[in-house]
Amino acid sequence: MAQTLPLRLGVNIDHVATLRNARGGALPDPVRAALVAQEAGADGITAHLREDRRHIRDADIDALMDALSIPLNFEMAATEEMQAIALRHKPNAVCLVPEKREERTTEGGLNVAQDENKLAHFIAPLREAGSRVSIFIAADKKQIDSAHRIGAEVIELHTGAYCDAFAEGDLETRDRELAAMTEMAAYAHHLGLEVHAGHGLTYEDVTPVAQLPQVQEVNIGHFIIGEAVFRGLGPAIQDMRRVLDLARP
Ligand SMILES: CC(=O)[C@@H](O)[C@H](O)COP(=O)(O)O
Ligand SMILES: NCC(=O)COP(=O)(O)O
Repeated sequence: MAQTLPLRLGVNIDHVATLRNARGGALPDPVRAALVAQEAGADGITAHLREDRRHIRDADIDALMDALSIPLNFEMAATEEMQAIALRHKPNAVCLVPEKREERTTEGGLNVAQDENKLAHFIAPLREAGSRVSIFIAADKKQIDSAHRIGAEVIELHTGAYCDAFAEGDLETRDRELAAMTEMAAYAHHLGLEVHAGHGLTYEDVTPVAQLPQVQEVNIGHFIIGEAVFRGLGPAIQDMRRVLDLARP
């Protein structure tokens, strides 16, 4: 039986910034949200500086780096502009994410296989600067092999299709997506990659993902920020922690 590893909870605060930006001005402050998350027991904070700055902005990253005592997982596209920002800040982790300007949210995993050489050169300075490089990726063997070859240390499995199928009651797709993640989490771990998972996870659908023994971190944002509207951010995070602990005692 596979050894079960500890499971960290990373809280993504992007959508506090979405709310702020809907109105302009400074409120609600994503850095305050990150500090509440830290206080509530989050093991890390995730923030995605999109190229179009639709939620997190450059100044948020500056302030998060100053304010946090838990690690920052800096999600970004593989562009020169973002690389320069990451090299200036040297966050604990840099997670490379595909971006389409017109998409509503991150639609799929990064196509590492298509750009292996370019990405290998892209991540080398980030690793030299001390950031752990993670690739946001589909549960696909070809992509995982490429992530391994370019020298990434971590993969984050995109759970979005699984979560959508779960919400829609499409059991066939849900089970197929979960089976692919189960197999690919074991495969990536066997290659020596650390395995994370995230996108669209909720209290209802997180348990089977948290029970994958190789998954060491889940990153959850949109749902937690939505729950916080009703119950407060600290309690919403503490409840997610309880669900994870029940799934993975
Ligand atoms: C990479 C990922 O899944 C999330 O961080 C997501 O990018 C959150 O922001 P969006 O909702 O803008 O996609
Ligand atoms: N990388 C996934 C993430 O950070 C959180 O995604 P979501 O829970 O906001 O969909």
